[in-house]
Amino acid sequence: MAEDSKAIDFGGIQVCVRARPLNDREREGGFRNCISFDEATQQVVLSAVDRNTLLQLRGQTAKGYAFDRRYGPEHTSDNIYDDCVSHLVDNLFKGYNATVLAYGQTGSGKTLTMSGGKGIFGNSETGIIRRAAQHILAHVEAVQAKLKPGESISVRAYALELYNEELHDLSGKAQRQQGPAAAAAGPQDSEGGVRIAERPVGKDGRCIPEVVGVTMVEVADANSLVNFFAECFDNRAVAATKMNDRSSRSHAIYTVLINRTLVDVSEVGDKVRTVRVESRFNLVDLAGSERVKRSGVTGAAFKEAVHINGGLLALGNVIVALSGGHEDGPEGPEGDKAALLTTGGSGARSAAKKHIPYRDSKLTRLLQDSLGGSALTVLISCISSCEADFEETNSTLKYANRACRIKNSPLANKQLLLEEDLLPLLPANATASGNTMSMMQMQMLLAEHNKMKEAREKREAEKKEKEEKRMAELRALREAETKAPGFQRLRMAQYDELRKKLVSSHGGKLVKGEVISDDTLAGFKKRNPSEGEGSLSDGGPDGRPHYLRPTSAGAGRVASPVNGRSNRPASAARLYSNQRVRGSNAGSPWETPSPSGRPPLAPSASATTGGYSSAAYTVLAFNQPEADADLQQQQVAEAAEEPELVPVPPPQLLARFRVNQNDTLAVFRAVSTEDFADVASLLPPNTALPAADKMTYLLARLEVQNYSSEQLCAALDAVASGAVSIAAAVGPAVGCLMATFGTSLITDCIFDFEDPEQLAGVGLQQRLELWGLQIPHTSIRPALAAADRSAPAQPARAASPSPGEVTPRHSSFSQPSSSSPATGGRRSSAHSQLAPAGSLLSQQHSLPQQLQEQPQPQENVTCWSSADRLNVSIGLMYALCNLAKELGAAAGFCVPRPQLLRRWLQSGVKMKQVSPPTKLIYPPSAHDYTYYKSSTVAYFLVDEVKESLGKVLSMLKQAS
Ligand SMILES: Nc1ncnc2c1ncn2[C@@H]1O[C@H](COP(=O)(O)OP(=O)(O)OP(=O)(O)O)[C@@H](O)[C@H]1O
Repeated sequence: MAEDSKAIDFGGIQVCVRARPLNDREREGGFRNCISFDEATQQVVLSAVDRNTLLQLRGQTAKGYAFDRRYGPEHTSDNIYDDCVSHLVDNLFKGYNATVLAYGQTGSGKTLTMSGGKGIFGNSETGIIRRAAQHILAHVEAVQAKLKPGESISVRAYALELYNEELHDLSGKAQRQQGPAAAAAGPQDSEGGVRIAERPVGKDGRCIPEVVGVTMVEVADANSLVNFFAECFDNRAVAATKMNDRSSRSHAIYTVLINRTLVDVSEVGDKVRTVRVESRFNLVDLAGSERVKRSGVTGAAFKEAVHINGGLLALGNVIVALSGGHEDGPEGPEGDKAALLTTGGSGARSAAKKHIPYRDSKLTRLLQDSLGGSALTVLISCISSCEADFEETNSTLKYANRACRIKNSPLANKQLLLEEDLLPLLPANATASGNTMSMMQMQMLLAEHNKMKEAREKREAEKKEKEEKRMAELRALREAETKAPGFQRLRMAQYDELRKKLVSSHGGKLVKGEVISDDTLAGFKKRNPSEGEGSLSDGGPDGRPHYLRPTSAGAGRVASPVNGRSNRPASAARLYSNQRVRGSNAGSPWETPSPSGRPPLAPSASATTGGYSSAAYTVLAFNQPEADADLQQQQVAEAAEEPELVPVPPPQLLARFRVNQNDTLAVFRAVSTEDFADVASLLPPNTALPAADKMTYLLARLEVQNYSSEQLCAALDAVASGAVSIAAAVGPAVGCLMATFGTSLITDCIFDFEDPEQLAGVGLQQRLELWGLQIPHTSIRPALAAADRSAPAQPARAASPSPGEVTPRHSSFSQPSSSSPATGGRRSSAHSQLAPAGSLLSQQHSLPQQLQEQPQPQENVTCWSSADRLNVSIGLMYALCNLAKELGAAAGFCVPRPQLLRRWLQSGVKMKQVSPPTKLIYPPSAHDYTYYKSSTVAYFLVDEVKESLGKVLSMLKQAS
């Protein structure tokens, strides 16, 4: 009981239970105790003592509710303060808002706990409010003793009550004029100017309800604060009822406001910062719920009870809504869910799913920031141990239990007031006498600054060293691969010649799936001994023959090998693609790409080549229909001695998955800031855009048309030339993910939030942002009966086209538009340059016949199962994390659809929510604005996600 070993979870509301002993009246009435604590399970146990209570527990003899902290008759408010409240005071001074909320049925001990007094056994207790006031002021004194020039701290307080759904100032002066008596006299006198207003907080203008028109007093010491609250306490509406001789008839809120100005030397940039830190501490003593039959109230007191119960009912509904009760309903039957915090039993309404009904009462509006908001909240649930209160106690425990599941997102209220350069400030201020800093103080600042600077420089040097080491390893790996047997370098001319020969040896066309014999390749090698360094017959690193096709063109423009036109700026997004041919694989749905480990990092555009000046794309196709053939990483060599060959990054196979027999994962990279043009249009002017080569699209395509390599090359030529979309060229995709690496967009543009603690030390360059992840509900099933007939039986959802047949080209991905779900509405520049597929296809004379076909009507639209969609999303995430790792990203952010986030979490993917408020800089006219505006921003550590996804994937593998 009252153990203190448990770490405080700042994310969740902390709930403790305090059980009061039986009072004299109850003991004399022969009532029994129905509450006990089970230390082993940390439960508060409610035991049935007779038939009636047995019925209330639906036949169970006892029911346990687990709580971190439980307090019995032997404990006092001091214990609760030390265990649960004192840490809140410490955090107030860091800018966090905090709330202590006591609730429970009438006569259960809320007022004793909060305000102190004499307990049933005659012992006096100091209430939490007095302890908090003393603690806060002691802290203030300590701060005052260390104030630097320019710093200040002030404490103000007010108290109010919510009586009959009207707000009243509890301070002496106001109360004399506006007390409950005045309120009872009629609505025209009510409230006395005290009302709730919305106050914008944080940088994003988020509003929280706040009380205005209340008398605030400035307090200088603990005594004046304690006295002020004591006076307010006396002004509170109380009355004797059958349940409590001094029953509070209103909800009371005692508030302390702390306002601090801090001068600090910032770690980065030789700056002196002046910061305002504000916090609010609410100490709430609610009126108790009561059954009017038992409390025996009539007249005005009856009206009070109705209002008290009404407010508590609204509070109960907020707790249920926040704790997700309507979705998973762990509390059993609906009747249980509707059990009231109030005990009237007349049906707590179900709150609508995503809607939190804060506005249903003034009480819930006042507590909005404390329940599901940004405050640190402690809920003290007061219960009676008496069997006569069994039903109320059960109800209170149920709600307390639910409240444990409420997650707040504590956020410090800090505002930068001034930022000055430290160094110019020093000499100027040093010479000036008077109000400015003393020489000694400035030296202290400077020393502090230098210390932090040193630490920063050390960190940066370590990071640099690590990065250099990593790059050296990658270079070595790359070199080793270049020297490996089978590595080939082909000039464009060589490639064309090889292709011609291969085609002619196959009667004019390459037959899909046909193995090109080693002899053919060897023959070519023999006739062209000077061509290439490696032996063509050696095959690739996988030991199999393969095509390797670097394309080249003049610097600055990319020529289409199909039509020779230079019709796309070199800066446009490049395409790398891996395709796996039909008839392969029996592996898991998702696999890591290469048995030899991760592929080497593609050379950075700027670091290695100064830009991919002429390489439009690389197509790598394995022309061997071998079962379970692993798709291999292929490296295109950088041929220094062959100037016309421009090195291209290797196509990166990021992950492999299988729903039907074909699979492909294509990766696009944007390579210059130009590629962010349409993203830039969404951002405020002068926003710094991410460095080149940082934006990546991953497209999962599960129904790639079964082209021959030649056809695929031609198709991708068409894509590179801007004639058709990738989807039109290679078939409908079923998944798409867009990510930006090492981006400043995360903090500067898209979201704005306090960095979560877990990300301390993860710099912007190590972050990735997941912009859009989309797995559509439906997929286009090839409308080819013949294919279905000839193909082996496939799951209905994933039939694949047969050779030479046409796959319909309309899909959610095949017609890129500003509302493309694939990119969350932000089109890539590659896409934005694409003309509608149908209109341009006919102009591509050299396109394979398949691409020249008119799109087929969407006859067979197949729904993906949600399990498939989840698998694809998990696979894409896994692929992304592999790539992210290669690019040095350590953490990522995303705005996943809530359902998807939930399912990821259920799958064991470790993601956390970013503390609100998040500011989304995204114009209201933009696609899905409302969705993004109200969405959860999640963050994750790449390693963690990789690890957890790895486990999920291996489970999928086993399952398959
Ligand atoms: N833990 C406890 N130990 C001893 N006495 C207690 C305890 N809790 C409450 N009491 C006594 O029970 C009585 C009712 O307590 P209190 O007024 O604090 O209840 P309450 O929940 O605030 O009721 P209401 O909602 O009606 O205002 C008081 O006489 C109080 O001293």
